[in-house]
Amino acid sequence: MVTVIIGVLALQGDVREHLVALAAADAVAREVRRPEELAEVDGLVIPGGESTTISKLAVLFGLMEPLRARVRDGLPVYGTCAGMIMLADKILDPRSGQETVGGIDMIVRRNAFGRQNESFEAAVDIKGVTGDPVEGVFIRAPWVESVGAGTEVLAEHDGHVVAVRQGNALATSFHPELTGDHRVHGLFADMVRANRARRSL
Ligand SMILES: NC(=O)CC[C@H](N)C(=O)O
Repeated sequence: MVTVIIGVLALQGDVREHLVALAAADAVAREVRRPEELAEVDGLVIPGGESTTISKLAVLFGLMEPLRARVRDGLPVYGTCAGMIMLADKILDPRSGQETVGGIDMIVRRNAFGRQNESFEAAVDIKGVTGDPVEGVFIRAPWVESVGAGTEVLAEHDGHVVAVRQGNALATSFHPELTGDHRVHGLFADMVRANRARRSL
């Protein structure tokens, strides 16, 4: 198997849980806080946490533009919850000063499930993940309000889109890193490995 380095954007949020899940998916996992560290990874996870804080810290650390450039250039990325919000081309209700990296043609509504139910778990069937449904942990989770033509819907919960993929960018409203089931991280690590293999042809 090709060895790939997958970074976790380590500004705020559940970084450690993603590092563990990525290692379980046979990737070399590293924290990313600086542009030089971003330059070295084959893929990147943007964790769950608080998207406004992650956005502001990314600007402060000089990472926002390098992140946009690498994602535009096809870097495989996976965002969970706040990370999904960071990957949205558009947020329905941004806080002031909240920017996104973008990369997925979708409109995301922040805290969408939160108003109904702060936090819950539900079984989610994800396209591309074989076997039993994944245990979806939703914590003040966003949902995807609408997607563009190039964005594939991978999962829905309660009639709302909760997992999507566009090219090398993957996003889920929920947190597979909190469950001990590493299949979604496995799917992402496979995307990173496939991209590496393509690039070295
Ligand atoms: N668990 C999460 O990542 C919550 C996301 C948070 N509600 C936000 O808007 O950023």
